[in-house]
Amino acid sequence: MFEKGPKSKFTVSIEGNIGSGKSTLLQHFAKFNDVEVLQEPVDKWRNVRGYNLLDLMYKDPCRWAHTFQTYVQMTMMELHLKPTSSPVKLIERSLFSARYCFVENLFRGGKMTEPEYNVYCEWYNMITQNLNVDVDLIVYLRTDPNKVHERIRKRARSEEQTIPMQYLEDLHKLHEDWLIEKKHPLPAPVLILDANENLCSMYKKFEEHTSEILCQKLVKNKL
Ligand SMILES: Cc1cc2cn([C@H]3C[C@H](O)[C@@H](CO)O3)c(=O)nc2[nH]1
Repeated sequence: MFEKGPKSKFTVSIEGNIGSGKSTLLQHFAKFNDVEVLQEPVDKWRNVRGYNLLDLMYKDPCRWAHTFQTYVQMTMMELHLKPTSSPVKLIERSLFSARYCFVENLFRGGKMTEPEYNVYCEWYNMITQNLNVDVDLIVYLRTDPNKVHERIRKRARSEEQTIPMQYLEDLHKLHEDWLIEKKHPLPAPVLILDANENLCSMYKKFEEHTSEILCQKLVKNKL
């Protein structure tokens, strides 16, 4: 159907539960000049021609989850496909965590009907089979649900204040099923970081792993 475009640059997706420290990790990498950092387009999700889809989804998930996730899928596709002059591209989450963590959670939780889930999955299959949305490394910020619950309180993003603990536990389990148990297709090798620690010790860990993450690029380019 489509010609898959040229091979993408070394692409890393940062995965983890809500409040797992992804934005902190991405800010750390933003200071390197040969890395392009693409954060989750949350501001787009909060204003789609005047509608805050994120808020609608949390307020009435049965009515809005499919609408929201369909738009998320389009905006994540844009991140994957965005050309870059940098040798390394870091994206916050991915089409893959959208499908195997968030949408799976909403469907299993009865917030998305089966026809909605099927239509979403048809789109997902068409996009991933026909377009060059590959990633080369997944960095999993592994956290304990209690820890992220506490951070979400502190961060105080308005739409998230009503997220129940059960939702975070379910999302955690789906990240573990995908990235640790490998129950769903894994598009790349996974680097697991324990992200329960406080920020300054996490920075040190990021420093250690930065060379590992960036030198993966060399490995890939040599191949
Ligand atoms: C790919 C993807 C990201 C993503 C984020 N979210 C929510 C979780 C957070 O409250 C907020 C920002 O990550 O959006 C979601 O419901 N579905 C998603 N799918």
